[in-house]
Parts: sequence; C-alpha cells; structure tokens
Amino acid sequence: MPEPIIAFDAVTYTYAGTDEPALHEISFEIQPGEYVAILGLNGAGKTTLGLCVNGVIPTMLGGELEGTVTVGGLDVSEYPVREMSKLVGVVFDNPEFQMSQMSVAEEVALGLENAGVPYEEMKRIIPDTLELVGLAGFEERSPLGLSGGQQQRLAIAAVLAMKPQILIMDEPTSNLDPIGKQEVFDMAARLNSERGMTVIVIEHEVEVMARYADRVIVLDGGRVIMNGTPQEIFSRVEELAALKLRVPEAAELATILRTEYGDWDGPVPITTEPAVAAVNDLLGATRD
Ligand SMILES: Nc1ncnc2c1ncn2[C@@H]1O[C@H](COP(=O)(O)OP(=O)(O)OP(=O)(O)O)[C@@H](O)[C@H]1O
Repeated sequence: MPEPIIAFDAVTYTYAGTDEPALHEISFEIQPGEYVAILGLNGAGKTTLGLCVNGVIPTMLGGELEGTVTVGGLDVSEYPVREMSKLVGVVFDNPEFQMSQMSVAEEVALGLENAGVPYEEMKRIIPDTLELVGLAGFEERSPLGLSGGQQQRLAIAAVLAMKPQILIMDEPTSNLDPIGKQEVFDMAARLNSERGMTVIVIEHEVEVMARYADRVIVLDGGRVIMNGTPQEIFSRVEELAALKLRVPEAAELATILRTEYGDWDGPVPITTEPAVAAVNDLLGATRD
C-alpha cells in the first residue's frame, strides 16, 4: 500500500466565534489516484472538510483544529495556503472570473504569475492546460462568452496550471445544464484515469458518483458515518433514505422490485446497466 496522499487523524474543527464543532473526530485516508465522492446534507461539513485539505483551515480561517490533517506528507497547519495550492487545487460551484476584460489565457496565467512562473514556461503551460480541459484554441476568447460547462472547465484549467496532485471540486456542476455537467464529469474522470490525479468531488449527483467514484464518504452532522465503495454505500438504500440522502435511481428501483418480487442473486445494482440486467432476469423468471 503506498503512503496515503491525504490523511485525517482524529480531526475536530470549530470555526472561530462558534461553540459547536463543524467536524467531529474525523479519521480517514485517501490513496494517490483515488476518485472520492463526499456526500452529505447541507451543513454536514463537506466544504469545511475540503478547506482542511487545502489548508485554508486552519491557516487562513483560524478557529480551533484538533488532530492532524496530512496532505502529501505535510501537516497542513504548518504550511501557508500558497504552498499547499501547488499540491491541492480547489474549484467551487460558481467560477468567478477576475476581470471581464481578461482573456481565457490571461485567466489561466493569473495563478502562474502569482507563483512567479517565468513567462517562457507560462507560454508552454497555458496551451497544454487548456488542451487538458478541452479548451484548446480558446486562448484569446473572453471567459464571459463561454458556456457554463466551458467556464467551469476554464476554472479547473486555472487550478490545473499549478500542476496540483489533488483536485477538489465542491459542487462543481450545481449551476450547469446537463451537457455542462457531463463535460465537467467526463473531464474529471479523464484526469483521474489517464493522469492518475487524486480527485475529490463534493456532490449530490449520486448517479454520476456511482459510475465514477472509487469510494464514497458520507458525512452527517460533521461526522464520517459511512466510508466504502459506491457499491457498498449505495446498496444501503434504507439507511441513506432515513438520512434524507438520495440514492441512485437504479438502486431505488432494485429495492422496490425486491420488495415486490423477492430477492435475486448478486449485489444491488447501482448503475443503469446492471439494473436493466436485473429487471430482465426478473421478467424472465416471471415469464417462465
Ligand atoms: N465561516 C464559517 N463560520 C462559522 N460557521 C461556519 C462557517 N462555514 C460553515 N460553518 C458551519 O459549519 C457547518 C458545516 O458547514 P459546511 O459549509 O462545511 O457544510 P456543507 O456540508 O458543505 O454544506 P452545503 O452543502 O450547504 O455547502 C455548518 O453548521 C455551517 O453553518
């Protein structure tokens, strides 16, 4: 087993000016190259957890952090966020572009300039990064003229230009139409499978997570209450429903069919293809 790229060890965090911790006794590890989905209701602590990984907590936000968060072997409380941003890129739901008169290339250049990357190197990194997110040739365009999905991919390019090993996406598609959502998730899956990037997605789109994630971590009230493969987690349909969390429709359908028609061999389907196969089996059994 390689060294984990992210390790939370008994982390309890309380925001400055509040009494109740937003995270309680959180421990888990993420291996390099894993694609991890974080699920939970509003206020469960998902964003707070993400901010611990890039060191904004505690370095910028203060508050009280107990336990340790180790990222790439570094204790996040001991390094400035600027340093951590070389390791961890974070993208939020609503990309905000710095200045309306800037071009796509200038948006990507901004972080590189701040990091003191030489101009000659920037000229190479910018087109490479735009290529990576499917925006090759968009250098001179205005970000404001792009579709929602393209804007979000540009925001991702801006963090990828720093060559982080970890990409955190906090509800990256909540403002996108279905095509934009698909573009962003396809791209994240490619970065993960082809480049071996560690991807953490905070997301309510359970169908997508059932398809792409290696692991699902469920937060409730600031605690990790489930941590397993999508198959393990999304099979727990009743428990997730009791927590008011969505489950993939395939798993929901399978649960209803099981109640109506009794059990079948094999695991609960969590994506469409195995659900269709299970329904076919049932229909076959009914016809016989
Ligand atoms: N800057 C802050 N100061 C004080 N409390 C905060 C701050 N940010 C979040 N909290 C509190 O911490 C808890 C966890 O919030 P967090 O935003 O991490 O949850 P979340 O799961 O990301 O929710 P959402 O899905 O709504 O984004 C909530 O009780 C929230 O009110």
